[in-house]
Amino acid sequence: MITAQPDPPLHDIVRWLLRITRPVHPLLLVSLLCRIINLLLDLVLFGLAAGGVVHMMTGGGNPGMLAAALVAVALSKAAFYYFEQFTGHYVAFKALELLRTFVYAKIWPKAPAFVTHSRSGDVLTSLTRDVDRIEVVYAHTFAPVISAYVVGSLAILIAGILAGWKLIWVVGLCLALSLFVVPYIGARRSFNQTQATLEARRNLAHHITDTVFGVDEVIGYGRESERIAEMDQLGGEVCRSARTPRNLVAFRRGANVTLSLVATISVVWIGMGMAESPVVVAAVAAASLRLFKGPRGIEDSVGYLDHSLAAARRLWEMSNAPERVSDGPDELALEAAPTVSFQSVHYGYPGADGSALPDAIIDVSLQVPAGGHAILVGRSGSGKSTLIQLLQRHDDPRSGQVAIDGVPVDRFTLDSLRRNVVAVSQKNQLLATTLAENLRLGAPDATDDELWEALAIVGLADEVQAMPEGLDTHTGQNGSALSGGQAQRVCLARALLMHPKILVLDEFTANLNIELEDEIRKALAKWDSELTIIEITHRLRATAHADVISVLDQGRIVLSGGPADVTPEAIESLFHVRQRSIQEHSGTQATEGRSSAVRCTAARSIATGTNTFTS
Ligand SMILES: Nc1ncnc2c1ncn2[C@@H]1O[C@H](COP(=O)(O)OP(=O)(O)OP(=O)(O)O)[C@@H](O)[C@H]1O
Repeated sequence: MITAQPDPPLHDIVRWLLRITRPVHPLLLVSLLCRIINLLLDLVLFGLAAGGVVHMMTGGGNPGMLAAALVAVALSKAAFYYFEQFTGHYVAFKALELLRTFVYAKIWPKAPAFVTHSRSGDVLTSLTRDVDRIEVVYAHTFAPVISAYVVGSLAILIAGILAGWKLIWVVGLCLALSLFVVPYIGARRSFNQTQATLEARRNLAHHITDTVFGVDEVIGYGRESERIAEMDQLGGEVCRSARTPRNLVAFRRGANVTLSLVATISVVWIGMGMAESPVVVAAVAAASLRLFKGPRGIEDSVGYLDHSLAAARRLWEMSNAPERVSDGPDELALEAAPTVSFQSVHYGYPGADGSALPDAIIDVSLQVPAGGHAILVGRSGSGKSTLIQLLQRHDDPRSGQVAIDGVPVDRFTLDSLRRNVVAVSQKNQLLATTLAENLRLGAPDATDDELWEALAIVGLADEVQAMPEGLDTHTGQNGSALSGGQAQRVCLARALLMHPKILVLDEFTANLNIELEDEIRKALAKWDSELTIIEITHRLRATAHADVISVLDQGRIVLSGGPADVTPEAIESLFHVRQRSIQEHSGTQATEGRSSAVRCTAARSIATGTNTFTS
């Protein structure tokens, strides 16, 4: 059984991040060095300006020399600032690329199961916002924090040596408090609250994503006010949980400003008491005011860091979520239509905590002959789509085997398997681009003639020809510029262009009228004899076209056979009997034997020797 790894401690997550972004570290150091020089020049500039002005006011100095010195320092500072910003942003964007590529690469093999079992808002948020938050560490945290400590220590050391420790001891003390105490006040509380804020934001993002995707339903069922009220409530939770970290940020900012003022005033006070030269006092006072820019950078970064570490943990969880399926050793290369078989398959979906839910597929055995057309029918929730997902290896069965030409599907690489087993369902998405580009999604090299051929098979060629822009017609957001039936047929044509050897049709006729459905079936039958088709349908008349029909109920195959035996009437009568038996069962325990006998009799009367019936 696949189990999730336990969450590692924070330092392991940081080490994991550093490994991913290692290529940008040398440039990050260059950026840091430029920032340190820039900040030191900043202190020199302010000290020089204040000292120089006081020097001139007291009758000394040369204004021209002072101006030249200030311009030289300012230009050097600007140059280092430019290099710091350039390298810093390059590092940040490169880190963004590395992180996104890494996380996508980790998630890719887990799709589509991972996306199906996650909330869409989660995946979107983690892939975009969480990665952005980590990028902020590279852009706005690392260099400001390190440089604040380095520049602060260097400045105090140099000022102590040059101006005397007596003059700057209070500055040193205030700076030490600013660097080593203030940023860490309430840090743990702030970190925990930030995690709660991110969780609340995640719920909000999930709610908004659901509302946007389900906007028709929300409006159709008149649920706008409820959805807005729920969104307000979730927004309120975000605000409430974000309050503590914000208050702490405000407190730290206030503490730093106070400390910087105390430090500056102390220089003037002590300097005057010591009868120190006004030039030195002015220079040191101005420089010490600027010195507190560093701690302010740390204070901002601590806020970012909370978000970044919480985001890093979520990305770690996403990247390290267990892979439900992995590549097999062989490429699936089919020359002709294959057989497809399910042998005693049992399957249960994973629950939210990783444990298996009750079985959705129970002891299913089914043989689809090479080039055959199998039809799966059954009530909603009976397990039809789940069987198809096992064939495409969204997940593996708990027991039993799914095989193509007798070879278990887990022997094949996922790419080759999914290239050969192509599904068309009601849920297929059209991209917001032209018809031609949508059609070429799986077959980028298909010629226009091939596109028209596929469109003809699905009965769409005439309609597209009548469109003013033909193949260049824009399909709109998720096919909104097409009718439901047209969109469905574009999806079918797109699948045909991939020349699959196994075609899965999941309710592909749901939006089509009966005449059109018949035409497409005929064209499809003529199109490629080297094709095995598995179709899910609720339209029982479709069974007339099939080689094998299997009826599913509550995860089991309850009836299977050819069209002569498994007729629409037989299926309806079977469901009628089963429905009655369920009602009888819930009415009295004593009738159970009789109802199951009735079910078996009814089923056997319509089943041939090859049929299976599991009660
Ligand atoms: N991602 C999932 N997680 C948990 N349970 C699921 C998931 N998808 C389907 N199920 C459950 O598995 C069972 C079979 O679902 P499945 O989608 O295969 O039915 P179906 O016959 O294809 O239904 P329909 O005709 O409505 O598409 C149902 O009980 C359903 O609730």
